[in-house]
Amino acid sequence: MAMASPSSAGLEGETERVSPPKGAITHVIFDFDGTLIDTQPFYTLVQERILSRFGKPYDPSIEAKLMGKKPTESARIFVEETGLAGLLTPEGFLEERNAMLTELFPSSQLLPGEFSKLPILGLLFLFLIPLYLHFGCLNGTLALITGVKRLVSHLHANGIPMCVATGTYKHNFEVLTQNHGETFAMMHHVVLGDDPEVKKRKPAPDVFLIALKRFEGNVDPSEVLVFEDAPSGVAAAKNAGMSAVMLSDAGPDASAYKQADQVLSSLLDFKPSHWGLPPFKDTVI
Ligand SMILES: O=P(O)(O)OC[C@H](O)CO
Ligand SMILES: [Mg+2]
Repeated sequence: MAMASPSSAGLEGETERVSPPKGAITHVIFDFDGTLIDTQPFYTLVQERILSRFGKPYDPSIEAKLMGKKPTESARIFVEETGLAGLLTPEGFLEERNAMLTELFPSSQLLPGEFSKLPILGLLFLFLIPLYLHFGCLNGTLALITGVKRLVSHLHANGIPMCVATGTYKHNFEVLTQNHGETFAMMHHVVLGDDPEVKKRKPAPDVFLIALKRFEGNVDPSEVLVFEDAPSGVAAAKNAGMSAVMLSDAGPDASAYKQADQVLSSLLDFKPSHWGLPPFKDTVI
């Protein structure tokens, strides 16, 4: 598929337009970390703290080297690359990092900053609500909640089965979602990184194919739309024969853009009707 560069976006925040697929999308699979919830700020904070304890500087370029790796492998790379070798073992680093993350994870927020608009909402209300009431110029209700919460609620209300397919392990998933029970209760199921059936991590298709199998009935991969933030996740979805929307504002490598069917800077730019899904009935302000 021909790719448009981010700078030639047709719509704001969208790097490529798609035509609705021939076979309608009937099921949706969400990646978790970086798509529904973002743990990267927590990892950055914790790793900065550990390094500063040893008087070492934090270089953000380390994060790309850790992406998609198993915890034990990423700990080994981190200790070696940051000069902690001899001061802290990979196991010691993991233990310290996990303890700090467990403290921070319950404060996770759904993406993309579901309440990011709140500071300006008051001002907008002053102008928009009287207009709305007077002219009835907006079709339907106003969406105060955006992003993940809006999309998941919308698909659930329209009977589109959804699930989560993630490399995140059970313990972390439970801590990260403990304050988002309502949203995750709308998922038909969740396939976790330490699920015994998942033999190979993304970019292998395993986690998506197992997620597919756990939906009711016989669902064809071509009927599934996957939301992913990582190049390896997009590759996994394509390897599973599914369509993939990549959520990325960080400009990852070009190969990831080539594989994704659509690249959006966030879920705020997602239009269900592009994929033959029921359109939103509310209007985001
Ligand atoms: O992006 P996810 O949901 O597959 O999660 C990846 C994990 O955070 C990394 O192990
Ligand atoms: Mg992810």
